[in-house]
Amino acid sequence: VLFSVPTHCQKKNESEGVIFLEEYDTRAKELQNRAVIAGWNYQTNLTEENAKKQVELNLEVAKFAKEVATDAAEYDWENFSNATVKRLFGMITTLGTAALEDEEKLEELNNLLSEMEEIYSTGKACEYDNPETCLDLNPGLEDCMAESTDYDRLLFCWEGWRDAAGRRLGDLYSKFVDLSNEAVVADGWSDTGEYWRSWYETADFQQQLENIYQELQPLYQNLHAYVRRKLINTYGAEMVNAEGPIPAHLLGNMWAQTWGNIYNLVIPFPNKPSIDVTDEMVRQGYDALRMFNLSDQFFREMGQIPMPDSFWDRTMFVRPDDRDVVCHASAWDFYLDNDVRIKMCTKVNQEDLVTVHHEMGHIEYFLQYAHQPIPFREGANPGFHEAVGDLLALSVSTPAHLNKIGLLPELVDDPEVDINFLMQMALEKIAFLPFGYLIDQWRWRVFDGSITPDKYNEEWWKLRTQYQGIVPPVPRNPDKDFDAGSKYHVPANTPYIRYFVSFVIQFQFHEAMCNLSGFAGALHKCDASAGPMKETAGSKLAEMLRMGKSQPWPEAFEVLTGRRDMSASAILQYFAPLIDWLEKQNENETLGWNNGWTPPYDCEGTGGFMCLDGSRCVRPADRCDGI
Ligand SMILES: CC(=O)N[C@@H](CC(=O)O)C(=O)NC[C@H](CC1(C(=O)N[C@@H](Cc2ccc(O)cc2)C(=O)O)CCCC1)C(=O)O
Ligand SMILES: [Zn+2]
Repeated sequence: VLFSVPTHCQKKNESEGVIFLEEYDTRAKELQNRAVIAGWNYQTNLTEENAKKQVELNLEVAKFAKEVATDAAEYDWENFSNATVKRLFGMITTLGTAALEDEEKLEELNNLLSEMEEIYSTGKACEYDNPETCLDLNPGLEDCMAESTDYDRLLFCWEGWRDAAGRRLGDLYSKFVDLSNEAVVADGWSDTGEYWRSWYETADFQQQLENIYQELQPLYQNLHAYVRRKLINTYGAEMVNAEGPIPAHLLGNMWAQTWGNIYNLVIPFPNKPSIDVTDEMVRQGYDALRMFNLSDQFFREMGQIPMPDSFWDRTMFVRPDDRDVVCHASAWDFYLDNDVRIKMCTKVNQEDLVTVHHEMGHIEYFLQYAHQPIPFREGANPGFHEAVGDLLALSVSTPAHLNKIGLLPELVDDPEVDINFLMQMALEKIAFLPFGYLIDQWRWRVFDGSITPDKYNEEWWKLRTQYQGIVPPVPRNPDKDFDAGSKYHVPANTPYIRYFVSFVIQFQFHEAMCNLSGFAGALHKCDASAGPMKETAGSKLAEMLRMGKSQPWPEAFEVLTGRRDMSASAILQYFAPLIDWLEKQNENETLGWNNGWTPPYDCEGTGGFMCLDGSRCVRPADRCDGI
């Protein structure tokens, strides 16, 4: 029998490749649409049935991705001449976690994700003296952290949430880590963290981040020292140490990630007219819809695309009272028919007004790049996607703009009001920087194996103290506590460094928009919509957003800013007046927190009880194991 000489597998050529991509795009759009619908249905109605359907669709997407990657390998795409066609082939042959061959393991991976999402979204903390009365994270526990100034009440909410969510997620999370790593290794990555960092297409990405963080650290230390002094005035010197880390539950937020809610405790010039608009919003009878309309109005004014009619019909504006939902705000791209939606349990306050702009920023990006092929319908890098809404909110948040839209009755041009305003902005933007930086420092090391499950919590708190200068108000139980799991993005597996990148580049975008709009004045006073050439600024922004991920992010960055690199210069310029003021305020303060101080701790006072051998205070939820 003659040998059947294998026909030399002639790789397919570029013009065939273009046809392949067109067919891919049509199929991918339709499948993505069905998968996003399943995700939306689950998150807006957390039932077992919807969880199953979402997992099914995710598996179908992974299967399709594998098929496409196999077919794409028949094309000689690395040698194609057209850069866009090559870029598209490179993207569709990158599988990430979809590379996991074993169907059962891929199903387990997806089941773990929906189970962690459900545990996080339904966690409750119940009163020590009345276990029937329980608080959800949103609104109950978040409001507690935002409004209470009672040390022990804050401690109940802080620890209750970690008992309810974090503690129940530790084992699931470590299983998830192993499966996620096994999957991406099949795609040629060393671990999940390396795959996530590849989206930035920046060789020295981690070094660039560290350099920027070092530039910003002095400003954070000054803010920390100033706030610590004010918290000593509120809680006393034995509860807050003048040279130590701050107890983590006193910063007005469940994760101490932004400190805007303690503005009233730290306000530099209390006798000046208020710049906080929450009361005025409530007084004027604002509701969620009006907040969304305000944001849509501003995007139009800045020359962006109005929200489509379907957005108003399909968005979830407030928490429904008849079913369990994921309250954590999010923006959704359905990839077909301009179907874009926000899901948010909106509260009427200034913080949520900023969040509405943040979410609508995602929607704008979805709309601007909707004409791109599917793989390009992403942010130029994930930080861009997070920056769009915050960028416009920087203009909206100025006292001048809030006055213009009737939310700030009194507008005075007074350097002390300026400092009050910059303090309010620093409590959001500067306080956030170490938090935004540390989450994925921890997670990248969990993924690369240098933090093992038995060290999850110990390493978490080492980073929280090292970067944020905070310390847990009660001793952590190394075997049971998993405090990283109490932060949405960890069980939801949403990468986080994108927010640190966003908080840096949004100020570079703001500086560019202000210059392009012809606004004359200091950066922190700039409302780009007040600039005589606001259309120029708006169209440059739109031009950048329309590019999506069609080119490496420096190309898009350059369109708006004229630069090709991230830089702390803009955020430092924005806060310059506050930096000088803080340095004067802190003349007699110790900057930093490395004296090893830990908060005193009255076990019984916090509803716990000591074990018989006096070993440690335990919650009613725990038992004195075997003692
Ligand atoms: C389908 C889907 O998931 N879509 C993605 C978007 C996409 O990928 O297309 C999405 O909507 N993700 C949700 C997430 C929600 C928020 C968040 O989690 N913020 C961070 C960090 C932060 C903190 C302060 C701040 O001012 C800005 C950001 C936190 O709160 O820790 C909640 C409040 C604001 C944004 C988001 O919008 O980024
Ligand atoms: Zn976002």
